Amino acid sequence: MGDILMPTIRLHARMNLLFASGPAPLDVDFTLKAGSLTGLYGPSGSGKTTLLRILAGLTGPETGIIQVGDQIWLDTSRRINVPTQQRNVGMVFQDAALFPNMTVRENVQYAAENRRDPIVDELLELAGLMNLAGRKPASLSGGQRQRVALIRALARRPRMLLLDEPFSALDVETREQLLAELVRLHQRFGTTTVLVSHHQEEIQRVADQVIRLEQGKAYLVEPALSARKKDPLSVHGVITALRTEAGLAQIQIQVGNERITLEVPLNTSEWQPGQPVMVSITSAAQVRKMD
Ligand SMILES: Nc1ncnc2c1ncn2[C@@H]1O[C@H](COP(=O)(O)OP(=O)(O)OP(=O)(O)O)[C@@H](O)[C@H]1O
Repeated sequence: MGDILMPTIRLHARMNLLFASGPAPLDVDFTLKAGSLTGLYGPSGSGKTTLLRILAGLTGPETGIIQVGDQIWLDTSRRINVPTQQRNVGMVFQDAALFPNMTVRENVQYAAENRRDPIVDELLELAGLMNLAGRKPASLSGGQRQRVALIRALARRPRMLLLDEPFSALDVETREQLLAELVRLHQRFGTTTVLVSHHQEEIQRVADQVIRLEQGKAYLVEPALSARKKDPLSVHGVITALRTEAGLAQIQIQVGNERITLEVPLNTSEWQPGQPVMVSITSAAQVRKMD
């Protein structure tokens, strides 16, 4: 498929909101790097959904600028407000909202620019949905429905992908699988993505950039990946699998959006999957990337 060059997105917005504690402005100013995955977390009612709605053009702030590459989507001082349909933004919410009368394939085709676009097959394949392509949404599990929603959002090759707690209604295991799939899809298409989640740890693991929103104010948080940038020999990670082979423990860890297997002399009984770790890579460790 033809890849499109992702633009850097700059957002500055100010909007008066009625928070649980009273009126206060949502006041944010940040940049989404081209092709990055930005994680957004914060307490309930801190303005996360409102922020996504502003980016999508579904809510208009009192003042603001949204610049996407060389396009201006919003500039309140010049009365520019590009409508949602023309922004080409992919969105996924907690509830997949698929077309119930269409099959999985038809749902994805409907979103693509044309039915025969090869991206449809590629996405169905990548998300492991080829064998469910002829099924209707009602016969799918919650996780499968969210997978369809995710690839449907990508089928139009959006300039930006906005994910509002897309996996929060799923059980932990399914959520982990879908997060890994999201990372894979993000690596394949490089769509500039914002992922909202209540799970800070999840966000830290997969995002290139992390923003914490509190009562309408955005704070840039050091993502796990930045540890690697500062010191290439030490990385934060989370153990995702453990096994012992030929006297060496194999630890699979998730670092940023990469899964890495380390072979280290280690007593595996002291460690558990899900455990956050700091790994210092010395000459004794072999490191290889997983597919
Ligand atoms: N158009 C609006 N005008 C005034 N206040 C609003 C408007 N839209 C939302 N709010 C208020 O702004 C606050 C933030 O809402 P928002 O839905 O963005 O939070 P959130 O962080 O996504 O919450 P949650 O995690 O519970 O989904 C809430 O108190 C909400 O009532």
